[in-house]
Amino acid sequence: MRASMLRSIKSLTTSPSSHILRRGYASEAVPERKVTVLGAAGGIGQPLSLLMKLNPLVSNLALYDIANTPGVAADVSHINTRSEVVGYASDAELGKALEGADVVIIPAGVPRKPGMTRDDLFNINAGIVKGLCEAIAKHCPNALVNMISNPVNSTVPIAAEVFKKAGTYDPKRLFGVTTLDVVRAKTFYAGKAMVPVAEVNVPVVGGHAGITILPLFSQATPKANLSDEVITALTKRTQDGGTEVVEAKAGKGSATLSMAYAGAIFADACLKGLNGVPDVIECSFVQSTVTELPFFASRVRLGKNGVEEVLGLGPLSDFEKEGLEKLKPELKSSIEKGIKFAIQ
Ligand SMILES: NC(=O)C1=CN([C@@H]2O[C@H](COP(=O)(O)OP(=O)(O)OC[C@H]3O[C@@H](n4cnc5c(N)ncnc54)[C@H](O)[C@@H]3O)[C@@H](O)[C@H]2O)C=CC1
Ligand SMILES: O=C([O-])CC(=O)C(=O)O
Repeated sequence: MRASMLRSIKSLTTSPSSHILRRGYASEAVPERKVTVLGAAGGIGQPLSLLMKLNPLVSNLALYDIANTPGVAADVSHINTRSEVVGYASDAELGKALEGADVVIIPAGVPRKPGMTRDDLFNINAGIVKGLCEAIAKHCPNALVNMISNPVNSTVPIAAEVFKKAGTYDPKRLFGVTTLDVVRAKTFYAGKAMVPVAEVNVPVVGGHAGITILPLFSQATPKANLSDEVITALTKRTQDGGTEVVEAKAGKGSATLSMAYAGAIFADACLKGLNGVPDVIECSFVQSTVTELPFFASRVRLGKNGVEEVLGLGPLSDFEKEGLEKLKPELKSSIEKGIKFAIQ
């Protein structure tokens, strides 16, 4: 969580007059914002719900899952921060969970086990995401949708097709969450460049699976003089970051805690954009004309309507240019697979 967010949280929760601050904060400075988490009782959903409960920009937090929601909602609801928490536990309650949502975060679906690719999750997760997006189109068609469920390279195109079919598609409001790739690239770069990690910025473009994840270390700041070998190794580690965690968890799932952190950063950026904070920029997998592919992750400026501007790639090194051409066939086929599934 960023320092400013932590400072706000600290002032809300530890000041002796925190109730006064909270009232003033809610009514004067910050608009009401409802955030809904779909899959809230899962490995990502639980810590993500916690982090959203700590976010002072949230006034209503709706936690939906098909299993174990009441316990998670009761637990999170006792935290003395601004938002009201309500849990929704069954299909019949999904509409209420979504009604009035400004941001919907979707970490619903199965995670990988060792030996699987993200695409191996398609058969189960495509159907889950389709159903949830149909409900979003019906109950909160204007919400910003943060898609975490894998394979993101296909689930985002699925969501787009579902929204098109319902007549609610607005490309400015649909985001594949690739923030974890950026979080990893920053961490790994800081370790090699020997610079303070909090100061590091690295754009990560392309998609969210294997070689489709393309960190642009040539644009990393603070600048460092890293050898080609180190850049190659950093790129590979970023691309394989998810697999590194899947293998370490040895059958007990994939990244949950670092993903919850990344999801909270991205949702916070969406809320800031909605609230009119200027110059909010994050990488995300969105509808795009940056390349010939219909969806592509790059830096995106967030605003009151979601995507305000999809930023270009900037100057690439020869290594990155090569990586960009290599990733296109795989990313294209994952996008097409999603579209085909949704329109059948
Ligand atoms: N975009 C990214 O960078 C990342 C994406 N992921 C993906 O996030 C997804 C979730 O991962 P975990 O939380 O570890 O899995 P998990 O299995 O721990 O939790 C998933 C939750 O979704 C719920 N769920 C299933 N069907 C549902 C439905 N129709 N409606 C509402 N909830 C439903 C389950 O009950 C469960 O609580 C996976 O697809 C995983 O691959 C994971 C890490 C990073
Ligand atoms: O690797 C996985 O299956 C989960 C994921 O997307 C990540 O950790 O980046």
